[in-house]
Order: sequence, then C-alpha cells, then structure tokens
Amino acid sequence: MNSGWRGRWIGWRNHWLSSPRFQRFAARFPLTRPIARRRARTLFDLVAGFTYSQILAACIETGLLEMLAEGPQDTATIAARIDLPLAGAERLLRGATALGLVERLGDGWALGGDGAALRGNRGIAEMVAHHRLLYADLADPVALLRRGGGGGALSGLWHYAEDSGRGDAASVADYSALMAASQPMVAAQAIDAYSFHRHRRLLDVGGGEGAFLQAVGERVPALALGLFDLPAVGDRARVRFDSAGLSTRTQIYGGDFLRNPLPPGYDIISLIRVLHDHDDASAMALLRQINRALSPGGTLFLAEPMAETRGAEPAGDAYFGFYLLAMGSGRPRSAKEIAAMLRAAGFSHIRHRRTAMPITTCVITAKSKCPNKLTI
Ligand SMILES: C[S@@+](CC[C@H](N)C(=O)[O-])C[C@H]1O[C@@H](n2cnc3c(N)ncnc32)[C@H](O)[C@@H]1O
Repeated sequence: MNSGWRGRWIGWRNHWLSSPRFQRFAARFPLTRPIARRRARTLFDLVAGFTYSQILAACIETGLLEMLAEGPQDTATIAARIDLPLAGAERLLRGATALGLVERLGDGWALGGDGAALRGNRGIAEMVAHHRLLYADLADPVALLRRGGGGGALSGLWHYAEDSGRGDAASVADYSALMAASQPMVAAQAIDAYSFHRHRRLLDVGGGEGAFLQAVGERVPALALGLFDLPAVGDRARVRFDSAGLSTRTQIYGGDFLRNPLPPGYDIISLIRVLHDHDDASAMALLRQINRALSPGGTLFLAEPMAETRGAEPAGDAYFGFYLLAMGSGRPRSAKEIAAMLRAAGFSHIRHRRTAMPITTCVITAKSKCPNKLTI
C-alpha cells in the first residue's frame, strides 16, 4: 500500500511513541511530562476499563448510589445496608471514589458528582445492569468477531424480533422494558432537535413500549399518534398509553415491518434506534416501506447513535459496534452511509440535525420523494 506523507508521519511517530527510551525521556522532561502522563492515563483507562465497569455494576447492584443519595453515611452503616462485609464495602467505596461515583466526606462517604449525574438517568442504570449479558459475550471478542456475531447471551434478549413467531408477551418483556427505561435520554435529545409542531400525524415505527411517542405527545398536544411494532410489544405500549391518558389520540398497529405494509395517512414517521438493529438488506427494505407509506412530501425522522460522529466515536464505533455484533444483527452506520441509503430508498431533502449530546443520539430528517413536489 502506498501510504503517502501521512503514512510516513504515522510510522515515524509510532516508532518514537513505542520506544522505551523515548517514553522514559518524555516522562522526565518537564515540557513533555504532562503529555506523557495524559497518554499513560488514557492507556491505563483502556486497559482497566472492564474493572471500572464492574465497579459501577457493583454500585448499582448493591444500591450503593441510591443509598448515598439519601445523605452521607459511615462505612459500617453502608456495609450493613448493602450486605457486604466491612472490608468488601470499604474496597467498593474506595474504588467508586476513584471513579468519581462516591466522594469521601470526613469519616464517611457521600454521593460523588458522576454518581449523582448517573442517578438522574435511570436508563443508564438499566443499561449497566443488563451489561452482564454483553460482557459474557465479549469474554472472547475474537471468537465473536470470527463467528460474525450473535449466538450468545445478549442475542437471547432480542431473539423474538428475529424469530418467525415474532415473540409472545414473555419473550418481548425484558428487552422492551430496557428500551423504555433508556428512551427518555434519547427522546430529550431527539425532540429538541426538531419541531414536531408542524405535523399532524406521527407514526413511530419500531416504537417499542411507546416512551418516545409519549414524550413527543406531551410536547405537542395536537399531534395524533400511531405506533407500529410487533403485536406483543404493541400490547405493552397500550398499557402505557392507557395509564398516561393518551389512548384516545393513539392508534397501535401490531405487525412485522419487514413483511406487512405500514399504515398510510401519516405526514411524519419516526424511526428511533431501529435502523442500526438491522443488516443492510432489511434496513433498505424498511426505508422503502416508510417511503411508500408516508404522505407525499412527508418526513422521516431518524434518531440513533451513529458511527464516525466526531467526539462520539467511542459510542458509535466502539460500544455500538460490538453491542450490535453481540446482538447478532445490524451495525452502527455513519450519517453519510444513512444519507446514501435514504437516497437509494427514494428520499430527498436529507438533513443531519444537531443534537446537544451526539454521544446519546444523532438525528437525520428526510422527505419522501413525490412527483408533484408537495411538501408539508
Ligand atoms: C431497539 S428497539 C427501539 C424501540 C424504541 N424505538 C426505542 O427507541 O426505545 C427496536 C424496536 O423495533 C421492534 N422491531 C424489531 N423488528 C421488528 C419487525 N420486524 N417488525 C416490527 N417491529 C420490529 C422491536 O420490537 C423493538 O421494539
């Protein structure tokens, strides 16, 4: 491969960065020492990341963060309340303090800044709790890559969507509940990125338990709402809409979006964290379905974490890259790739819209193409 000047620069830089002599020099020389320490810390975080994640998992499983949210407490009280021996509690508290989840306060312990931020977002705690399945699958990442994904613990959660029976109430429950718990942080970002007020009828495809629709419906009271998902998931959404007092403005459609047509008559269709779950052929089929179902000039609103998003690469490319591999279908796509798929499916006016937290979600909107160029 002809690597050009950039390739030569990378080779020269890497030669020095991997040299123990240069590393010793950089750590001692006052001008390079801060850079050397920063790089060492980054490398250490990469090496130790799994341990950090497991300390976090222990904090959540024991209810430590919830308990400290009540107020500072001493080690003996904490140990008794989280049911750990004193030495175990002390070790967990020290580890959690090093990670910013807990903070020392005199002789006791208080909730740390990151612990407080995490508590404010129930979805993260749910994600952390179910990571037990992901970590089991990632115990041998090379084997996972070799077999092309799936076949492990995490794919069992999602299997209902791949099976021909498409899931009964019991098989859809865990994954649907997890999605609903993590939806508020996505909805907050997505809804702020676009004004739904200009629309009359919104259909959320793969809408899960309806958490996204409920959030948009509360923001835009005049919007009629529709949800399309597998029948057993739609039943769960019905319960949510009933208790939120939204059932009169909501229509639920149970079906398989790869086999059944989507209902017509909606001027906006949303696709939230759905496209990346599917391999390319299914994803294209879904986009074509949506284009057919939308009113002429109607809008597709697509939100999910995307690959190659500047500043959010660890989420789009590393985390979701391997998460979806373990799930056994789909892949994170860049905004450019999604735009190309949308064009191929017949969409136009494709716009990438800014969100405040691209690490949580990115948003793309597009218009269904229509011969008379009518836009809504
Ligand atoms: C990752 S979840 C996202 C749920 C929701 N949009 C959210 O962000 O919380 C994907 C959703 O697509 C639904 N789904 C997957 N395959 C489907 C299919 N073939 N037909 C209908 N719905 C499907 C799943 O049941 C699930 O609710």
